[in-house]
Amino acid sequence: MAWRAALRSKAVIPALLSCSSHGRLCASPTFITQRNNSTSPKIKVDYDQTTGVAVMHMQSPPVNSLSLDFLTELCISLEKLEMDKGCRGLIITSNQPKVFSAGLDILEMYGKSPEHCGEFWKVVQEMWLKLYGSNMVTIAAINGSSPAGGCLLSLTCDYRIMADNPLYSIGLNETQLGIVAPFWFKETMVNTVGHRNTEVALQLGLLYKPAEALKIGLVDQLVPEDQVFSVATQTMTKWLTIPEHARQITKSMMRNPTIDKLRTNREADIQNFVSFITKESIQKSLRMYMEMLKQRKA
Ligand SMILES: CCCCC/C=C\CCCC/C=C/C(=O)SCCNC(=O)CCNC(=O)[C@H](O)C(C)(C)COP(=O)(O)OP(=O)(O)OC[C@H]1O[C@@H](n2cnc3c(N)ncnc32)[C@H](O)[C@@H]1OP(=O)(O)O
Repeated sequence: MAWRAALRSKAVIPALLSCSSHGRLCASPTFITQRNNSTSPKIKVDYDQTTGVAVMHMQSPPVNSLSLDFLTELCISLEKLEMDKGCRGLIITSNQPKVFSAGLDILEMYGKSPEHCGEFWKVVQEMWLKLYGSNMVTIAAINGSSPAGGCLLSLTCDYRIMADNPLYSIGLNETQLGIVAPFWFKETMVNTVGHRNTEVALQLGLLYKPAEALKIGLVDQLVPEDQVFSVATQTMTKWLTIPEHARQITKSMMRNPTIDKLRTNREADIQNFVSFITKESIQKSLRMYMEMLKQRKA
């Protein structure tokens, strides 16, 4: 398809892909294997025109990590759906077993140039701006673990349904990697679970089991694993009965103060991210975290 070719050539959404120079170079990776950049789609969108509901299946093995290519594809799909006035609802789910999304792709932040980090952060911002500000009803059908950026992705949605499986966890665990959730991650969480829950969760980098996540309101509903998608579909039908305009204005009223704060500070936020993430000490923390992930597997 034409848009996929454009995606590969990075000719689409130029605003996403341009970035100013930031001066410093990150340390080179010494041990991490770069995965092949697959050209197969990382997201499959099924859009049912009769119901006006689209389903976005994340299908980027092994763990749906949010890489630059993944996020660019996500943004393009979102833009297309948002522009289609017949599309009123979006369900986001995973086609990968046991994982909704492992969050931001650490390999996009480790051993990369400041220019690359800036380009990456811009598309992370874009994904958040598009989803948190979407006119569609958005539902996260969380059928696996969802740490950090994966949790953020689900927090941008209007409603979260999670598989009731104690093997799964969800939360903003950034501090455990030695990094800091930026203000708009933090505010999205505050807007969902309140100030005190967010403060504890973020300082400790807590990952919650589904039952705990439900208790603090990080997810809205737990259901047996095999019912996550059907319950999401039923919930969507209910949400779509509310008069569209009234619901959309209400959503904007709730979310715009946070959205506007990022919109007006995008470049500063990118500079902030780049100077933080390229620090030697932060690069070291990321390396140790990746090593820990590999050791845990061995
Ligand atoms: C002061 C102002 C500050 C301003 C801003 C500054 C800072 C920046 C903030 C950045 C915000 C960052 C957000 C993030 O999202 S960071 C990513 C955090 N993610 C995680 O911690 C999740 C790590 N992964 C896991 O816990 C597990 O992989 C799992 C998702 C629970 C799945 O477990 P399992 O099924 O057992 O899979 P494996 O652990 O074996 O993983 C398979 C392979 O995938 C690799 N992997 C996993 N996660 C990631 C990731 N996020 N990015 C890249 N790669 C990942 C893993 O290493 C395995 O690779 P291998 O097969 O090559 O060994």
